[in-house]
Amino acid sequence: MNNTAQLHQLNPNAIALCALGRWIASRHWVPATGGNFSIRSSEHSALVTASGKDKGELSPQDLLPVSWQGGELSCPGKPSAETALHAQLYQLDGQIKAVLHTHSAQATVFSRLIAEDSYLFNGYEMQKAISGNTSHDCPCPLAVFDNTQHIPTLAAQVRQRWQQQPLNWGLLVRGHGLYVWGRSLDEAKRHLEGWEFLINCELERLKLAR
Ligand SMILES: CSCCC(=O)C(=O)COP(=O)(O)O
Ligand SMILES: [Zn+2]
Repeated sequence: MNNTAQLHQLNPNAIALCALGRWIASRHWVPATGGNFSIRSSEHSALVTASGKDKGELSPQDLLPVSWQGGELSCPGKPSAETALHAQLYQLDGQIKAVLHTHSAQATVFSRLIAEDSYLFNGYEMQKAISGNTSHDCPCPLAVFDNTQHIPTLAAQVRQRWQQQPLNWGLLVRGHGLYVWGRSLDEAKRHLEGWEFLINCELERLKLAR
């Protein structure tokens, strides 16, 4: 192992993200190599999961350094196919420290039931798990975007929507999955668990209300 790889092995952020990947996989939210994660390393760079890896079996070498200075993405290896969306989120808010993308069955199914470009959760105490949402009584919006195989297009749509109103710590890609972010890895994890819980509840409610 060379010096850079050794340093990487000891990076506490990389170790923490790999451990979080195991926890996320234990919830069945990243089946069949789906999903990707990143953690910011500087204003213009992040460690991003390598493409095609089982996100429940990551080791620190599977986190690749990606930088986006000058608008161009650069990375020595093959980072996630969805890296451009991670980089876009980091550029939209300098406070974002971590981005998590999952493919849970419930988020994927729920996203296909929503024709609108946003869904308003209301009445759930768990809305308070999403930062800035202080009551079950205030609508808690989750943005929904159409899926595309061209991630720079999706990233541009997210940027456009964000410029009208910053998104609420998460977004759904229709038929694809959930993205969440946070100002720390712990906050991103809380947002992930919170949004997955809210989606699960609403999916059950919609089923029972039919
Ligand atoms: C089998 S998952 C299809 C690709 C995808 O949506 C995903 O999240 C994983 O892609 P990556 O390149 O990050 O492994
Ligand atoms: Zn995906």
